[in-house]
Amino acid sequence: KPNNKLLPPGPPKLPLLGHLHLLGSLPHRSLSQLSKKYGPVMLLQLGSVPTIVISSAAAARELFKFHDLASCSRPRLAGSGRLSYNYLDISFSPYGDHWRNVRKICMLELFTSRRVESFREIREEEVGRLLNSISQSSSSSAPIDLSEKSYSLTANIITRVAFGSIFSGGKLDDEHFQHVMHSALAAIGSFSMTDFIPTFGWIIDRLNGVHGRLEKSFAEMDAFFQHVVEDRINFKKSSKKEENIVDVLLRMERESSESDALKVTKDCVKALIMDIFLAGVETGAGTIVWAMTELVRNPRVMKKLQHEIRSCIKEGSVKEINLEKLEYLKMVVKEVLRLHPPVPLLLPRETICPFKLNGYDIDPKSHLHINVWAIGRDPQSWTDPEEFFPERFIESNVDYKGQNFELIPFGGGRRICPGINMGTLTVELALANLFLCFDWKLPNGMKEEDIDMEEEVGLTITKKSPLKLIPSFQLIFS
Ligand code: HEM
Repeated sequence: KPNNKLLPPGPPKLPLLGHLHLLGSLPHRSLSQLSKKYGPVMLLQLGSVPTIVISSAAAARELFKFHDLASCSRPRLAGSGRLSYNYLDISFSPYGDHWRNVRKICMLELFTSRRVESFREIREEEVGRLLNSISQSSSSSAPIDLSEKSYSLTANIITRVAFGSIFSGGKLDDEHFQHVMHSALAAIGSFSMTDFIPTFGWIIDRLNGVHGRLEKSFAEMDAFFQHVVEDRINFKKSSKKEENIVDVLLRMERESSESDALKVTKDCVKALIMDIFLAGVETGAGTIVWAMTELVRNPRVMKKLQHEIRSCIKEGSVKEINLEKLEYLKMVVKEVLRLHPPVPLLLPRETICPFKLNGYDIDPKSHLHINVWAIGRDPQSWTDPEEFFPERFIESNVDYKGQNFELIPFGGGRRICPGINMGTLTVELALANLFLCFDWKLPNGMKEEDIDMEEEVGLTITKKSPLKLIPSFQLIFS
């Protein structure tokens, strides 16, 4: 009986809006503040949608260990529906046969260690191109826009992995593509009114331009993906070359028949490409930028990291095979992902059936967010949580693979990010080389404490103002 239910606590709400007005422009921060008052399992009413917010490692642990299946669907939202060709992808597809099949096939075809290893050369070459472009500009001693450089790096890697080529000659140029993808992520990351106030929310979204921006981004990305898919179909593949992701997806399309559990269509292929771009580019680039930002703010850590890299690596550049040796680098990356998880609330989940969490009743059809940003800064889990201190991971087994619930920047359970290895290899390789080959300093007398740490939020949190640093050349590399 409803009366016997013990619902999670939450703040007082307004008619119609519920708690929507409390989200503010940086929801991970507002929700973290609210959880200090209302606890690690809160119930908010976002317009018409009951929304659970989890903000502690213990509650996340209970959810992933005991209620993963009951909470692993995704809500149907206007933005994610559009960008996923009506939920034909992995990320936004609700729990069910389609998601299970498409995820299973992609895990076998795209995310195995063999496949990730097969793209090693691409990652190494692209990091090499980044170093060359920095060394060319470093002679002028003008600051380098590392936000832009990191973005080009991850976009080029994902583009080559997916399509076998880089942007040049494509329909969208580099900068414009970045803009289109960023606005797509911003559109799906914002709490759009259409989803929460069914009666008139869509009018607000039309008036404030959310709807128009989403439609424009979708149309441009769709046209681009259509172009590359057609290109690949017409392309006579040389047998020696490793298949790229589009080849694999098109092979899946050719091999699947109507009777298969998963019928792969052209829209499904495009939805999966969209996923890989939206999931793989900004997350990696953002992590590199936050890492560089924290390192210039913490010269002690930067020096120690450089010392490790320069004493372990005797060649002109770091290769992936060398990364294993760089233990401090791995701690630095963990610390960056703790303080700056690129997807601060993970992707929204939707509950499938009722269950109890932390003693409270959770209803089916509730949206559920796990605030990994708050969990990463929770003093219950971390000593001096606001301090950037990679040494906290010495002699600790805590890792981000989804088993240590105080550090879950890639999520956990059935929906855990399948791109963990691809993402972390790119970040580690880029950082190792950036610090092997260059020393970095702030422009014209700027001090560490002057660095602007302001965040911009979409589906990912990125550094709002670009990070500009001056490199000085350390090593000659080929
Ligand atoms: C530093 C890099 C990355 C971070 C921090 C990251 C983080 C995440 C997070 C937090 C989720 C949601 C998990 C959840 O809801 O529980 C996710 C899902 C996903 N990620 Fe990543 N990701 C990264 C890189 C990548 C890359 C490189 C790819 C692909 C090439 C990728 C593909 C995906 C996909 C397909 C999903 C959806 C999984 C599902 O819903 O079943 N990610 N990622």
